[in-house]
Amino acid sequence: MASSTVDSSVSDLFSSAPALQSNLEILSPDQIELAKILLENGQSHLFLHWSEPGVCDNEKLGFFDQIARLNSSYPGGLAAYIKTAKELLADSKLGKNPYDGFSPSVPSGENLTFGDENFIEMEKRGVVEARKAAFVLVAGGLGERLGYNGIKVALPRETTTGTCFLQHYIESILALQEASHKVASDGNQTDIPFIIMTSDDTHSRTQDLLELNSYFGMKSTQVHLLKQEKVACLDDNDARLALDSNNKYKIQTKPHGHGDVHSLLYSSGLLDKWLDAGLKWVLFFQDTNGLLFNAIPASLGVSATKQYHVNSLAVPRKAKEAIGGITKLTHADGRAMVINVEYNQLDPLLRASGFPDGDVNCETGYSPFPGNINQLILELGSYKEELQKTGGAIKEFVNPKYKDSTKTSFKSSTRLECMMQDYPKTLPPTARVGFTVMDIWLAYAPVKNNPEDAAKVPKGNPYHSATSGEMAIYRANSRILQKAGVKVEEPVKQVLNGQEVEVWSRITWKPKWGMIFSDIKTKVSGNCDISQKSTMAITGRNVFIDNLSLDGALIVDSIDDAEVKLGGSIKNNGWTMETVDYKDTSVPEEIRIRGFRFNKVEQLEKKFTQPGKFSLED
Ligand SMILES: O=c1ccn([C@@H]2O[C@H](COP(=O)(O)OP(=O)(O)O[C@H]3OC[C@@H](O)[C@H](O)[C@H]3O)[C@@H](O)[C@H]2O)c(=O)[nH]1
Ligand SMILES: [Mg+2]
Repeated sequence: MASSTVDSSVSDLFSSAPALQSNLEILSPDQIELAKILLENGQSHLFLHWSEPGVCDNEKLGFFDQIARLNSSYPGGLAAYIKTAKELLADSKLGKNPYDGFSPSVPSGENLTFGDENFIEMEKRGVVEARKAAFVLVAGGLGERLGYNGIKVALPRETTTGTCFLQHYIESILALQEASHKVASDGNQTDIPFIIMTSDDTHSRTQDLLELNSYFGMKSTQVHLLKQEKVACLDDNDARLALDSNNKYKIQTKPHGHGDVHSLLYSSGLLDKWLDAGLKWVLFFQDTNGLLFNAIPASLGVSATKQYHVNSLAVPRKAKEAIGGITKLTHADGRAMVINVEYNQLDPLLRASGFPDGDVNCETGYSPFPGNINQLILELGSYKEELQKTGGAIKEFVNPKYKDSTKTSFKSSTRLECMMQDYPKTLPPTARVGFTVMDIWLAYAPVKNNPEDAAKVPKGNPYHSATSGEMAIYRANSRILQKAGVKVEEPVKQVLNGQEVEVWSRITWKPKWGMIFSDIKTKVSGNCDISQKSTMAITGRNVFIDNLSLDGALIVDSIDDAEVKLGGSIKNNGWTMETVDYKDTSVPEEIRIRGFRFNKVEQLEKKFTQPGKFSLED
């Protein structure tokens, strides 16, 4: 009896899609189950164009392969995806404010000032904690705003040494690992795990970059790639899945956002392994912030001292800058949370809740809301506990572009998205959620905008371009050395690719030379000065700047067992900067997007390959 009821309802179901019904014989039982899920969730249109059995059968099987992937890679499967999509699309059509009932206010957090006593303390504490950390880089994004043809982590962080972002990140993690073991009391040598979330757009190129470069010195077993899947696109408010216009046996897909990192980590089983190994912190970061590791040790120190479950790193934010605002949201019913409000939502939220001017600067010249740089430090135990409840699912949103004010059809298909910084939204009120604000010059210089768009950024707002990203490295290093007592000459202003930037001395060093300020200070002594037109690249570890006067280019490499003193007066014609136009396709893309290249006229280049004590005269 029971089975015949099921059978008749199943055949009712399939009779709503006759073209599918006539093809059932070519499908496996699993595929028929998937077909049922689709039909039960209003997707019969997917089969309208199906041909009779025997025609395009491989394409039909391919269709179900894709459906199986879409179903298994989403928490709760396609049924859950479609259900949530219908709800969010209905809310969006009604113009429902996702922050309804909440009023925004400016939260208070930790403020760190580079180089003061507290900062130095926090950095030291952070180094101690680092051996209990795992790092997670989200690098599945295409970087559409930048428009670069390669993967973003392969771009040079700066072109003095040409070190790419990924190499710099790995060398920073290794330097932290080493520094942390040095201060560890138990003598345990653990490797800091490094996870990279990729997508179909970035996976193989990320893997190739690592393999071609022997993982930039990291053990290959220390690195894990987790690939995120795209999600199905939606054609209308009924959440009908969108077919590819070139292939009616294929669903259109788009990225689901960096929020996928949580469900991927959860299902990878890594969290349990890390807990067993005694780890305590998970640090998330994005693909192109060349200054990030200046901020890591101190903010990890803050997390440990304040026992934060969640610590978001922030910098002062300019109104309308494309970075989210950290906001305190208090609900009429008394609930409150401190959370990122994404840059496209902050202005409407403020206008709707008693701030008629919306997203504007206050008397400080900055938005009163700190800017989220999307570097999150999560405490592993509470993180794991939370993910056990949610499966790693993150609150999603939908952002359809409607054809007209009736909001009945879309200009192009849309999809659900999620962001990693929305993780705290499901946390209980007892969770310790905080944030740490640092100077922009020290902590944040992403490369997100192409030259043309960067040149159009409102005056005074950061460009977030390849040009500003590289200039920020020189500025930060120059300022750090200034703080350590070196007279680094003030910068000159220059317009590159239509953007006015400060050009400081081109100073770079490897992370192992100096990870935290107290280390850097031990590397600098006497009266030192560096002129604005100078270049200094230090790739060795035990290199000491002592009574050095530099006006030109100085490049120093050394093995760890060589102790090298950089002193005396060094003057040469140095490396000059030549402007390059971003439209000049005779120049490689990674250079022309910066608007300049170096002409290596003259330099003092020294390599120390033997153990011992040396100076520049050796
Ligand atoms: O599907 C995706 C999308 C993006 N990403 C990664 O997520 C990171 C951030 O992506 P984007 O650069 O597009 O992010 P956005 O610039 O739009 O905003 C992000 O950074 C700035 C913060 O202030 C914002 O709050 C944050 O959402 C990148 O590392 C990107 O590779 C994924 O890994 N998968
Ligand atoms: Mg984006």
